[in-house]
Amino acid sequence: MNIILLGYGKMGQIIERYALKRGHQIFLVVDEHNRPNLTADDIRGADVAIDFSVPSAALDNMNLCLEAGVPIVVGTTGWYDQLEDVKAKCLAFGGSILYGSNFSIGVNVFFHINRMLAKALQPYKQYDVQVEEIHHIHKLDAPSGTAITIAEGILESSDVKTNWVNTVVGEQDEIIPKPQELLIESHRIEEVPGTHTVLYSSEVDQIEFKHTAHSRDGFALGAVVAAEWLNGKKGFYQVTEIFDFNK
Ligand SMILES: NC(=O)C1=CN([C@@H]2O[C@H](COP(=O)(O)OP(=O)(O)OC[C@H]3O[C@@H](n4cnc5c(N)ncnc54)[C@H](OP(=O)(O)O)[C@@H]3O)[C@@H](O)[C@H]2O)C=CC1
Ligand SMILES: O=C(O)C1=N[C@H](C(=O)O)C[C@H](O)C1
Repeated sequence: MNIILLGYGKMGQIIERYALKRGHQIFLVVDEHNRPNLTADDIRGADVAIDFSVPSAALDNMNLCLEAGVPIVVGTTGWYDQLEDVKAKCLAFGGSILYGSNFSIGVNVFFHINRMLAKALQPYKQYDVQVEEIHHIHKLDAPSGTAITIAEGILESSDVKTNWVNTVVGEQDEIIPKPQELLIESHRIEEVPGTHTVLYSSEVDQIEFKHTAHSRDGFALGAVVAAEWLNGKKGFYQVTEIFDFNK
């Protein structure tokens, strides 16, 4: 496939490596510098775009790809409050968008088990639940997209928690969540690639369910596999749809 890389930072560069390894070509690399002059004509003819840019650019990048008829895989997080609008636009245009807060196999298995765990513990009100995420200090959004997906998986089967709230430790006053609020605690530490933990605590014990990324390679390979999966499809998809264990 001919691939456009929208964003050529930490992720874009690793994605390039995996794309070439899997026999694809890089059609165009876009970063903050050449993005302002980019038009739909410049990207027509590519098979797919892969966006790992910045939250403020993701929407414009998706719009450009819809206009040009280029399918797009979106790994960028921090725009999910616009999800329904983007979905409607994608379907109206007859375009192809696949998005995901996390493309690694490990985290997608984690999402699956997280929902099962939440269901299993639902009758046992003595457990309170909390989500923690740790990322590098350069991260622009909080909470992480992955933590939001985890929180949504818990909220699906909880009849106690109604919504999530977020606190970034060290950056703001500590939040004491109300009983119906699911706390997502964010930590920004050095160069941590991404660690997510779900904690269920009762008076007598604690269950910890944790995923630690050792590098960004799992995210990058997953994004290329997602682009291969999207090839030839029309519609609005989530990365979860790629995995058989979700069927
Ligand atoms: N879904 C997943 O599995 C994962 C998602 N992510 C998400 O991916 C995103 C990128 O992460 P990361 O690579 O670490 O970030 P970086 O900051 O390392 O890279 C961001 C890149 O985007 C470029 N950029 C800025 N503005 C634009 C624009 N308007 N159009 C295109 N590119 C632009 C920057 O250009 P310049 O260098 O010129 O400023 C830079 O190359 C984040 O939102 C992160 O949360 C990260 C890992 C995994
Ligand atoms: O910004 C990052 O680095 C990451 N972002 C994604 C997120 O917001 O969940 C995925 C991964 O945890 C790394």
